[in-house]
Amino acid sequence: MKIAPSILAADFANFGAECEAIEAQGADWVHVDVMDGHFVPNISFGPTTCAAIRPHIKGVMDVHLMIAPVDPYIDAFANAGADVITAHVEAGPHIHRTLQAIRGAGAKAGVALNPSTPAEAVAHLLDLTDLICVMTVNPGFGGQKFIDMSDKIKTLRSMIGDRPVHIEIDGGVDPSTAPIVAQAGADVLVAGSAVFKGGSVSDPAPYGTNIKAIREAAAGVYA
Ligand SMILES: O=C(CO)[C@@H](O)[C@H](O)COP(=O)(O)O
Ligand SMILES: [Fe+2]
Repeated sequence: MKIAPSILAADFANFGAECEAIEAQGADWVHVDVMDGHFVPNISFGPTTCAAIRPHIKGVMDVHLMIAPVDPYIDAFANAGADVITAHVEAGPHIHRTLQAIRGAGAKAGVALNPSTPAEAVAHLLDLTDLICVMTVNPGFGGQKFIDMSDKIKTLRSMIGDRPVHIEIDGGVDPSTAPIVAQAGADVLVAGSAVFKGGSVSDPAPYGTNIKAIREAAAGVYA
């Protein structure tokens, strides 16, 4: 199970140090939420910020684009060093083209599904995608309540078959919800508030404790 802390819950004045701290505390990937105030009702940051934090991330930079349109910005995020670029299926009429363009730019291609979007929306995209992000909140904000998407996750896992496609869960993941999505077939867990709570750059140990708690809960180990 990969744990991908979302820096939306980090100290925005200290992104570089926050990325280094979560990796040192056991994060597998760093999840970067890009919001445009149009596709979602919130604005976070863009490719310039991604490029600035890239040297502070040793592992995978997982960029979740909550923007519309997506296509004009793919090269900018790839050039900023994104390893995974995820676009929402709801963000435009040509997600097939978008996924081709992401791979064409040299990144892994992810496709995200809002809670109201059925698994079948990606049925014709399975060979074009490296990751399916199942939103367990309506995108736009951290710290929201988990919406159970277990049936969708199970359907996707069966649709994927033996293809090398990750199922990532995003929104409201904590030690109480991680077992639900792990059981259903997820293999990447994004967590913002549940990772960053109680810690800081000057006191990063709680990040490690929080990551471990999510990982152990997902593995069915209850302390
Ligand atoms: O993409 C999003 C929200 O739109 C997420 O990545 C959140 O940032 C996760 O935050 P928590 O729900 O874990 O606090
Ligand atoms: Fe996200």
